[in-house]
Amino acid sequence: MAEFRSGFACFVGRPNAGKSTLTNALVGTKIAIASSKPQTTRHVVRGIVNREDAQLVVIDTPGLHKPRTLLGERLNDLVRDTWSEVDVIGVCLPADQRIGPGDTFLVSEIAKLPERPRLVAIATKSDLVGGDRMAEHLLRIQALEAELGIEWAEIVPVSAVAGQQLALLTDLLVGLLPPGPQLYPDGEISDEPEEQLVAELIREAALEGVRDELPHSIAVEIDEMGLRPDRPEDKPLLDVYASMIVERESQKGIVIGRRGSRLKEVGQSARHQIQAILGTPVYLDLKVKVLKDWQRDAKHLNRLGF
Ligand SMILES: Nc1nc2c(ncn2[C@@H]2O[C@H](COP(=O)(O)OP(=O)(O)OP(=O)(O)O)[C@@H](O)[C@H]2O)c(=O)[nH]1
Repeated sequence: MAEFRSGFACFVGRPNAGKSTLTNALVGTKIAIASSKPQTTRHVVRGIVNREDAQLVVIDTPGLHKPRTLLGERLNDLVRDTWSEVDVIGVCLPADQRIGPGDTFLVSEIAKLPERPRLVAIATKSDLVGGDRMAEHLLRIQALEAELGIEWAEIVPVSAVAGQQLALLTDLLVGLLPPGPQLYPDGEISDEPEEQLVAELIREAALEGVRDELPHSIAVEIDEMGLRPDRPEDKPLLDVYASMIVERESQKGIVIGRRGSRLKEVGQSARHQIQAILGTPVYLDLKVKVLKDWQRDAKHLNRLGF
């Protein structure tokens, strides 16, 4: 029998490259969230592929941005730390788009890591293009090796939407993991949601539509979260009390909107996202707080977990 393998992977790529859809297709949408984390990582687990011969843990990374504040710098450091800790990085390069500066920037940043994980180039959205275009795309991907001084362990076209080559991709990723035991024993995986993930989903919803006005100025803090006691087992309800934190009074108005209209929209959208990912109905209580210039203040950043 083949040796059991285990390890971490993350998917990177420009916005809209298909990372989330691919992750969901590989691990399923209802994610198993580990109640205890292995020592090896302090990052957010997005999902786990459990097989007889392997356990592949997919983790989340935020995108890399041009840093304008201390927060921006810390986020980028966090991304690089995450990249260095995983065994495999799947670089998503959508087949319906030309490889552009955004893609080469990302790959060249990965190339700079002192301890580089194995790299897999994933030509996503293969269902959107014909054979000729795909061939051209794959050649272009291969040319990045010489251009950027990297080596692809594999180059593979997939479609998460049409379900093409997903099993192959999982096999290839598993093949690049080191031999090792299950990182998350079955019994230790619970449905107890992680505050960090929920906070991130609320932040995403809050930024929807106001990215230009408040690019990085919103943080989210979970004040309290837990399954409501005394609910029947088949009707769980997750209570989430959260605060959105902005830097200035003037931003508070933007986030709350006319007569609270925006706050309501954000709450609804976040609630749907959390429900979709955790598979549990959610009661969400959202407040807005001003924490003056929090992005420039190390104490505030630490408190918010950056
Ligand atoms: N046709 C097709 N569309 C896809 C495929 N994968 C993703 N998409 C679509 O592409 C869009 C972006 O997909 P996401 O999975 O959200 O991309 P992402 O990389 O996570 O995007 P960000 O969160 O912005 O970084 C969505 O509209 C998806 O439905 C695919 O295999 N085929």
